Amino acid sequence: MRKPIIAGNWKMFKTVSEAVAFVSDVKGKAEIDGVESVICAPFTNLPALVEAVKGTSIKIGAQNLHWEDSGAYTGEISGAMLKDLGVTHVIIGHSERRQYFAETDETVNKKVHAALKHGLVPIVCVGEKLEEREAGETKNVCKVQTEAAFAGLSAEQAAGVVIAYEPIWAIGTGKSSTAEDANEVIAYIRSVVAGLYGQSTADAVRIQYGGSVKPNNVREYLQQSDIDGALVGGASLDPASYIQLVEGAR
Ligand SMILES: O=C(CO)COP(=O)(O)O
Repeated sequence: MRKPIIAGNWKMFKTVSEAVAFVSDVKGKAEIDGVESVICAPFTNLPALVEAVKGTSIKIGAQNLHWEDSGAYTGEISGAMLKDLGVTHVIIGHSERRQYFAETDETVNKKVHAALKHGLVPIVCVGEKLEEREAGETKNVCKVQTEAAFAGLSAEQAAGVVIAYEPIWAIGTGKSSTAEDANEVIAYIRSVVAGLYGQSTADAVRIQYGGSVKPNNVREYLQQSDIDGALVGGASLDPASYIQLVEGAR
Protein backbone atom coordinates (compact mmCIF):
# COMPACT_ATOMS: atom_id res chain seq x y z
CA MET A 1 0.00 0.00 0.00
CA ARG A 2 1.36 3.39 -1.00
CA LYS A 3 0.81 6.09 1.62
CA PRO A 4 -1.17 8.99 0.17
CA ILE A 5 0.71 12.29 0.12
CA ILE A 6 -0.91 15.72 0.04
CA ALA A 7 1.60 18.48 -0.56
CA GLY A 8 0.80 22.17 -0.58
CA ASN A 9 2.94 24.19 -2.97
CA TRP A 10 2.71 27.71 -1.62
CA LYS A 11 4.75 29.12 -4.53
CA MET A 12 5.72 32.78 -3.77
CA PHE A 13 3.05 33.36 -1.13
CA LYS A 14 3.08 34.03 2.62
CA THR A 15 5.38 35.94 4.94
CA VAL A 16 6.89 34.25 8.00
CA SER A 17 4.13 35.47 10.32
CA GLU A 18 1.44 34.30 7.86
CA ALA A 19 3.13 30.90 7.60
CA VAL A 20 3.28 30.44 11.37
CA ALA A 21 -0.35 31.52 11.75
CA PHE A 22 -1.31 28.94 9.10
CA VAL A 23 0.32 26.14 11.08
CA SER A 24 -1.46 27.11 14.28
CA ASP A 25 -4.76 26.96 12.34
CA VAL A 26 -4.16 23.51 10.82
CA LYS A 27 -2.34 21.83 13.74
CA GLY A 28 -4.15 18.69 14.89
CA LYS A 29 -6.53 18.98 11.91
CA ALA A 30 -4.42 18.58 8.77
CA GLU A 31 -3.01 15.50 10.49
CA ILE A 32 -4.76 12.29 9.51
CA ASP A 33 -3.37 8.84 10.28
CA GLY A 34 -2.11 7.21 7.13
CA VAL A 35 -1.86 10.45 5.12
CA GLU A 36 1.40 12.32 4.63
CA SER A 37 0.88 16.08 4.84
CA VAL A 38 3.64 18.35 3.53
CA ILE A 39 3.83 22.13 3.23
CA CYS A 40 6.29 23.31 0.57
CA ALA A 41 7.02 26.93 1.36
CA PRO A 42 9.33 29.76 0.27
CA PHE A 43 12.87 29.46 1.67
CA THR A 44 12.38 32.42 4.01
CA ASN A 45 9.59 30.56 5.86
CA LEU A 46 11.37 27.26 6.33
CA PRO A 47 13.13 27.73 9.72
CA ALA A 48 9.98 29.12 11.36
CA LEU A 49 7.80 26.41 9.81
CA VAL A 50 10.10 23.58 10.92
CA GLU A 51 9.87 24.99 14.45
CA ALA A 52 6.08 25.49 14.24
CA VAL A 53 5.33 21.90 13.17
CA LYS A 54 7.42 20.29 15.94
CA GLY A 55 5.31 17.70 17.75
CA THR A 56 2.93 17.37 14.78
CA SER A 57 3.00 14.94 11.85
CA ILE A 58 3.12 17.80 9.31
CA LYS A 59 6.29 17.89 7.24
CA ILE A 60 8.00 20.83 5.61
CA GLY A 61 9.35 20.97 2.06
CA ALA A 62 11.23 23.46 -0.09
CA GLN A 63 10.35 24.35 -3.68
CA ASN A 64 13.84 24.12 -5.20
CA LEU A 65 17.47 23.39 -4.37
CA HIS A 66 20.87 23.65 -6.03
CA TRP A 67 22.68 20.44 -6.97
CA GLU A 68 26.00 21.40 -5.38
CA ASP A 69 26.46 21.25 -1.59
CA SER A 70 28.14 24.68 -1.48
CA GLY A 71 30.00 27.05 -3.78
CA ALA A 72 29.95 30.37 -5.57
CA TYR A 73 26.29 30.24 -6.68
CA THR A 74 24.84 33.58 -5.63
CA GLY A 75 21.23 33.33 -4.58
CA GLU A 76 21.10 29.54 -4.41
CA ILE A 77 20.28 27.12 -1.57
CA SER A 78 21.75 23.61 -1.28
CA GLY A 79 20.35 20.26 -0.20
CA ALA A 80 22.83 20.25 2.69
CA MET A 81 21.36 23.55 3.93
CA LEU A 82 17.79 22.26 3.69
CA LYS A 83 18.60 19.02 5.47
CA ASP A 84 20.35 20.91 8.26
CA LEU A 85 17.20 22.99 8.78
CA GLY A 86 14.97 19.95 9.26
CA VAL A 87 13.28 20.16 5.88
CA THR A 88 12.24 16.69 4.60
CA HIS A 89 10.90 17.21 1.06
CA VAL A 90 11.75 19.33 -1.97
CA ILE A 91 9.82 20.05 -5.15
CA ILE A 92 12.02 19.69 -8.24
CA GLY A 93 11.32 20.72 -11.82
CA HIS A 94 8.01 22.47 -11.31
CA SER A 95 6.75 23.72 -14.67
CA GLU A 96 7.03 27.33 -13.45
CA ARG A 97 10.74 26.75 -12.82
CA ARG A 98 11.12 25.08 -16.20
CA GLN A 99 9.29 27.97 -17.88
CA TYR A 100 10.67 31.03 -16.03
CA PHE A 101 13.99 29.88 -14.58
CA ALA A 102 15.49 27.75 -17.34
CA GLU A 103 15.16 24.46 -15.48
CA THR A 104 15.94 21.60 -17.87
CA ASP A 105 15.63 17.82 -17.72
CA GLU A 106 19.36 17.77 -17.02
CA THR A 107 19.26 20.17 -14.06
CA VAL A 108 16.20 18.34 -12.73
CA ASN A 109 18.20 15.11 -12.74
CA LYS A 110 21.15 16.73 -10.94
CA LYS A 111 18.79 18.12 -8.33
CA VAL A 112 17.11 14.74 -7.79
CA HIS A 113 20.53 13.21 -7.11
CA ALA A 114 21.40 16.05 -4.71
CA ALA A 115 18.12 15.71 -2.82
CA LEU A 116 18.55 11.95 -2.36
CA LYS A 117 22.17 12.38 -1.32
CA HIS A 118 20.95 14.54 1.57
CA GLY A 119 18.03 12.32 2.52
CA LEU A 120 15.38 14.69 1.15
CA VAL A 121 12.31 13.28 -0.61
CA PRO A 122 12.23 14.73 -4.15
CA ILE A 123 8.80 15.62 -5.53
CA VAL A 124 9.57 15.63 -9.25
CA CYS A 125 7.12 17.46 -11.49
CA VAL A 126 6.36 16.29 -15.01
CA GLY A 127 3.58 17.26 -17.38
CA GLU A 128 2.66 18.47 -20.83
CA LYS A 129 1.84 21.89 -22.27
CA LEU A 130 -1.55 22.48 -23.88
CA GLU A 131 -0.13 22.31 -27.40
CA GLU A 132 1.62 19.05 -26.58
CA ARG A 133 -1.63 17.60 -25.31
CA GLU A 134 -3.45 18.72 -28.43
CA ALA A 135 -0.73 17.11 -30.56
CA GLY A 136 -1.24 13.79 -28.75
CA GLU A 137 2.19 14.07 -27.12
CA THR A 138 1.12 13.85 -23.45
CA LYS A 139 2.49 10.39 -22.71
CA ASN A 140 5.66 10.90 -24.68
CA VAL A 141 6.45 14.16 -22.87
CA CYS A 142 5.89 12.49 -19.50
CA LYS A 143 8.08 9.54 -20.51
CA VAL A 144 10.97 11.73 -21.62
CA GLN A 145 10.77 13.90 -18.47
CA THR A 146 10.47 10.91 -16.14
CA GLU A 147 13.33 8.96 -17.70
CA ALA A 148 15.55 12.04 -17.62
CA ALA A 149 14.72 12.78 -13.98
CA PHE A 150 15.54 9.20 -12.93
CA ALA A 151 18.78 8.88 -14.92
CA GLY A 152 21.52 7.26 -12.84
CA LEU A 153 19.32 6.41 -9.84
CA SER A 154 19.43 2.96 -8.27
CA ALA A 155 16.15 1.07 -7.88
CA GLU A 156 16.27 1.71 -4.16
CA GLN A 157 16.67 5.46 -4.71
CA ALA A 158 13.96 5.47 -7.37
CA ALA A 159 11.45 3.88 -5.00
CA GLY A 160 11.75 6.88 -2.68
CA VAL A 161 10.99 9.50 -5.32
CA VAL A 162 7.55 11.11 -5.50
CA ILE A 163 6.40 12.12 -8.99
CA ALA A 164 3.83 14.86 -9.49
CA TYR A 165 1.99 14.72 -12.79
CA GLU A 166 0.94 18.30 -13.46
CA PRO A 167 -0.50 19.05 -16.89
CA ILE A 168 0.60 22.65 -17.39
CA TRP A 169 -2.73 23.74 -18.87
CA ALA A 170 -4.43 22.72 -15.60
CA ILE A 171 -2.21 24.74 -13.26
CA GLY A 172 -3.94 27.73 -11.72
CA THR A 173 -6.56 27.74 -14.45
CA GLY A 174 -9.46 25.99 -12.72
CA LYS A 175 -9.41 23.60 -15.70
CA SER A 176 -8.51 20.33 -14.00
CA SER A 177 -7.85 17.11 -15.84
CA THR A 178 -10.65 14.59 -15.33
CA ALA A 179 -9.76 12.02 -12.69
CA GLU A 180 -9.92 9.26 -15.31
CA ASP A 181 -7.58 11.08 -17.72
CA ALA A 182 -5.13 11.89 -14.94
CA ASN A 183 -5.20 8.28 -13.78
CA GLU A 184 -4.50 7.01 -17.28
CA VAL A 185 -1.42 9.23 -17.64
CA ILE A 186 -0.24 8.41 -14.12
CA ALA A 187 -0.61 4.67 -14.75
CA TYR A 188 1.43 5.20 -17.90
CA ILE A 189 4.14 7.05 -15.92
CA ARG A 190 4.20 4.11 -13.51
CA SER A 191 4.74 1.77 -16.48
CA VAL A 192 7.68 3.95 -17.54
CA VAL A 193 9.21 3.47 -14.08
CA ALA A 194 8.51 -0.27 -14.39
CA GLY A 195 10.37 -0.27 -17.69
CA LEU A 196 13.39 1.23 -15.95
CA TYR A 197 13.41 -0.69 -12.67
CA GLY A 198 10.79 -3.47 -12.74
CA GLN A 199 7.30 -3.70 -11.34
CA SER A 200 8.07 -3.78 -7.63
CA THR A 201 9.89 -0.42 -7.76
CA ALA A 202 7.10 1.02 -9.91
CA ASP A 203 4.55 -0.19 -7.37
CA ALA A 204 6.44 1.59 -4.59
CA VAL A 205 6.77 4.98 -6.31
CA ARG A 206 4.09 7.45 -5.31
CA ILE A 207 2.61 9.57 -8.07
CA GLN A 208 0.52 12.66 -7.34
CA TYR A 209 -1.80 14.61 -9.57
CA GLY A 210 -1.52 18.41 -9.58
CA GLY A 211 -3.48 21.12 -11.37
CA SER A 212 -6.54 22.87 -9.93
CA VAL A 213 -7.05 20.32 -7.16
CA LYS A 214 -9.65 21.65 -4.70
CA PRO A 215 -11.39 20.29 -1.60
CA ASN A 216 -14.40 19.37 -3.76
CA ASN A 217 -12.48 17.24 -6.28
CA VAL A 218 -9.54 15.83 -4.29
CA ARG A 219 -11.40 12.68 -3.26
CA GLU A 220 -12.21 11.81 -6.87
CA TYR A 221 -8.53 11.85 -7.79
CA LEU A 222 -7.44 9.89 -4.75
CA GLN A 223 -10.01 7.17 -5.46
CA GLN A 224 -8.29 6.31 -8.73
CA SER A 225 -6.13 3.20 -8.91
CA ASP A 226 -2.82 4.92 -9.59
CA ILE A 227 -3.16 8.38 -8.03
CA ASP A 228 -1.40 8.49 -4.67
CA GLY A 229 -1.88 12.10 -3.70
CA ALA A 230 -2.06 15.67 -4.86
CA LEU A 231 0.31 18.60 -5.27
CA VAL A 232 -1.85 21.63 -4.64
CA GLY A 233 -1.18 25.31 -5.30
CA GLY A 234 -3.96 27.83 -4.72
CA ALA A 235 -6.18 25.64 -2.54
CA SER A 236 -3.32 24.90 -0.13
CA LEU A 237 -3.02 28.52 0.97
CA ASP A 238 -6.17 28.69 3.06
CA PRO A 239 -6.07 26.70 6.33
CA ALA A 240 -9.67 25.41 6.15
CA SER A 241 -9.18 24.34 2.55
CA TYR A 242 -5.85 22.64 3.33
CA ILE A 243 -7.46 20.66 6.16
CA GLN A 244 -10.17 19.46 3.76
CA LEU A 245 -7.57 18.43 1.20
CA VAL A 246 -5.78 16.26 3.75
CA GLU A 247 -9.08 14.82 4.97
CA GLY A 248 -9.98 14.05 1.36
CA ALA A 249 -6.99 11.70 1.09
CA ARG A 250 -8.12 9.56 4.00
O1 LIG B 1 1.24 24.11 -9.66
C1 LIG B 1 0.50 23.51 -8.90
C2 LIG B 1 1.06 22.76 -7.76
O2 LIG B 1 2.43 22.62 -7.88
C3 LIG B 1 -0.95 23.52 -9.07
O3 LIG B 1 -1.41 24.78 -8.80
P1 LIG B 1 -3.00 25.01 -8.63
O4 LIG B 1 -3.45 23.98 -7.60
O5 LIG B 1 -3.11 26.42 -8.12
O6 LIG B 1 -3.61 24.77 -9.95
